[in-house]
Amino acid sequence: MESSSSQRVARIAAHLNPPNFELRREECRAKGGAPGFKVAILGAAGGIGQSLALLMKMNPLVSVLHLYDVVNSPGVTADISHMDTTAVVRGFLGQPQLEAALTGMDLVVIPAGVPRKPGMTRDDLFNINAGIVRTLCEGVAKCCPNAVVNLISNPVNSTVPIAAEVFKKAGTYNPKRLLGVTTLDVTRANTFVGEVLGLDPKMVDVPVVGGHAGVTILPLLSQVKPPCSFTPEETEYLTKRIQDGGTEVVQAYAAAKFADACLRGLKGDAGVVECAFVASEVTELPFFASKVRLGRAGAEEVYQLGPLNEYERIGLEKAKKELAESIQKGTNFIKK
Ligand SMILES: NC(=O)c1ccc[n+]([C@@H]2O[C@H](COP(=O)([O-])OP(=O)(O)OC[C@H]3O[C@@H](n4cnc5c(N)ncnc54)[C@H](O)[C@@H]3O)[C@@H](O)[C@H]2O)c1
Ligand SMILES: O=C(O)C[C@H](O)C(=O)O
Repeated sequence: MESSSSQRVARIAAHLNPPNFELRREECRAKGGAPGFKVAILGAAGGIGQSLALLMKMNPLVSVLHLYDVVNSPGVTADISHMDTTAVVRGFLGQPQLEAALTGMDLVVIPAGVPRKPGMTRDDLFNINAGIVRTLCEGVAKCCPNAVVNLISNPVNSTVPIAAEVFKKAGTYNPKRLLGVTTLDVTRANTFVGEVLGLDPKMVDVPVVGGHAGVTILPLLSQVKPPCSFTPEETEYLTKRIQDGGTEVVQAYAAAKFADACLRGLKGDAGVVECAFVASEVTELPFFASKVRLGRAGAEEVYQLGPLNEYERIGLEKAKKELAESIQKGTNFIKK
């Protein structure tokens, strides 16, 4: 029995006090309560970072969410932390707090860096974003070398090779745990193909292979599920629209979808398959986007492309030419 209303208020206040709340959560975890995964977002105060933080806070597989940025992360952290879902949110501001942000993380999602302005290609971002990705990946190598890394910062075709070289230098490189995020190409492809076919995009599965820029984005329309066929005009329209989708709109939903797939893989769920830009032997290039099976080790299996039609074979040659240069540019940035 409560002896007075003030005691009752004090008891409720103690429960709502954030440090106590966190303590109870840690105790719960120690007692074997649902542990979840620890996820860091680097660049969490940006356009992608903020929406991604919101979506990850809603993900029941996440128990701890670290939000790091060089600006504004305290405000974003306060905002996200008031959501009534279970993940504990902590904010980190600026380089001196990078190591604390990364220590103990299972998954590190990186949307840090500058975005395109109208008229720019993703490669135009290289000069600024290459250095940002290098610094952040040096932190990952030092503080959470076993984490799965989802690299979103553009140009993905070069930032993934940069990250690989940083990890090689540090002696921590595990190709299964470094994935460039190309999910947005797939969600766009499913949506646009769904429109043409008059189907719910959720029912549509379009493999998109190659890379994440212009002609390196290669939708395999001959392999769409459910099986269907397109006229040459439809093929041309859909391919171009999927390749140019980034000039129409940029969104975090796809990044959250991919991060969720990685967490389901880490948890041990079977049959988690997504397209991603990974170390690959599917072509002669060292990195290539194709369907991968995500598991406890990260990208556990990289699938072959399957049969391509003539249009796709020509597209593949164009994609490989540009991709080879972008990969080399990223590799040289660290090796030189
Ligand atoms: N792969 C994809 O599908 C995909 C999708 C969308 C955006 N992107 C890319 O993601 C990046 C971010 O896009 P945005 O629209 O969120 O840009 P934005 O400018 O809104 O946000 C970028 C954030 O990164 C932060 N940042 C800059 N330097 C940093 C550093 N050294 N450490 C940590 N944080 C740092 C900025 O402070 C900012 O908050 C761009 O490069 C963009 O091209 C990729
Ligand atoms: O296109 C961009 O610049 C951002 C992102 O890569 C996208 O595909 O939307």
